[in-house]
Amino acid sequence: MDWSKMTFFERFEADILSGKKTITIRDEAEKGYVPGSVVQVSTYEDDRWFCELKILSVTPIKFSELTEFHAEQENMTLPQLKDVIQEIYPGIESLYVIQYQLVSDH
Ligand SMILES: CC(=O)Nc1ccn([C@@H]2O[C@H](CO)[C@@H](O)[C@H]2O)c(=O)n1
Repeated sequence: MDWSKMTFFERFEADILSGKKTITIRDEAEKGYVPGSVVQVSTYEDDRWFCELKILSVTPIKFSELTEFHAEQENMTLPQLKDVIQEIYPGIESLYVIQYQLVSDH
């Protein structure tokens, strides 16, 4: 795993660049991002670079503990966020909230 790179589904690019989406929620496989480090961000679909993000924190969270506050930071409602996560990580209870800040974009 290259911890200086992160991918997002293309449909979230605009929300990340506008600062409306300030966290991502990932599974065990992505818990190794280092707070304080800067990662190169590209689209999952075609590996197109679109910005740099500074990792602020990586915090364990159970799927069942997700709240409106997490949803707000994803620019979604809580039911929408739960649907998205169930789609990407079906049946996974142990997740990680990765908080980030936009450093630079194109
Ligand atoms: C492409 C890839 O490798 N994996 C993921 C995994 C998650 N996410 C987004 O994080 C939030 C909560 O999971 C939601 O906004 C998700 O859509 C993403 O964009 N890409």
